[in-house]
Amino acid sequence: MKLGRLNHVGVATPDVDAAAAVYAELYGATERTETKDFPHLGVRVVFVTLPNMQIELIEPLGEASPIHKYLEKNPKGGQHHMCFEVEDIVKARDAMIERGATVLGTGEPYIGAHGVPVIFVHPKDTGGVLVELMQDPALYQGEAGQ
Ligand SMILES: CC[C@H](C(=O)O)C(=O)SCCNC(=O)CCNC(=O)[C@H](O)C(C)(C)COP(=O)(O)OP(=O)(O)OC[C@H]1O[C@@H](n2cnc3c(N)ncnc32)[C@H](O)[C@@H]1OP(=O)(O)O
Ligand SMILES: [Co+2]
Repeated sequence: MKLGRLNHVGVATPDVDAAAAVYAELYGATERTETKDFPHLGVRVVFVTLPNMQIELIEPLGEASPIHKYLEKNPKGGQHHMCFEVEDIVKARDAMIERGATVLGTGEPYIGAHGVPVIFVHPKDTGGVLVELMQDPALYQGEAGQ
């Protein structure tokens, strides 16, 4: 398993629409998605689309959200994770475990905001960076994950 394309950088924020306005007004990054809630993941998301990747702005939905805990420590928000595409998410998960990394949650890939399966690798394994691995959408057959 090796990393593919950088898909997005996750940025935690208390308000996704206010954060999207900053990227538009300060940096001219005006192309964005509608605000969308993912209650089962505990997040509200806006994607700001750039030529080579996206910025995933993430706001907590509820106190059980991983973003809620992050904002308790970093109230103004901050860079939260990097997400890389992989050719096969199940093989990538197995490789992470084989290589001694901690795959978060149940370890089973689940459907993320792009409609393809994802896993997360604990930040302690990557020098303090939370890493999301995402099934390459172009190669997704629809049978992995939940
Ligand atoms: C809509 C889905 C979307 C997508 O792209 O499809 C998303 O990306 S949603 C993103 C939100 N979801 C997740 O983050 C899921 C995975 N995250 C987790 O399981 C937890 O947040 C976890 C395990 C990273 C942290 O949870 P924990 O309860 O252990 O929190 P602590 O505050 O106790 O942290 C322990 C330890 O880790 C450091 N930490 C926490 N978050 C991060 C981070 N984002 N980046 C780097 N480091 C992080 C924290 O500072 C603690 O360090 P320590 O040295 O032990 O004090
Ligand atoms: Co993400």
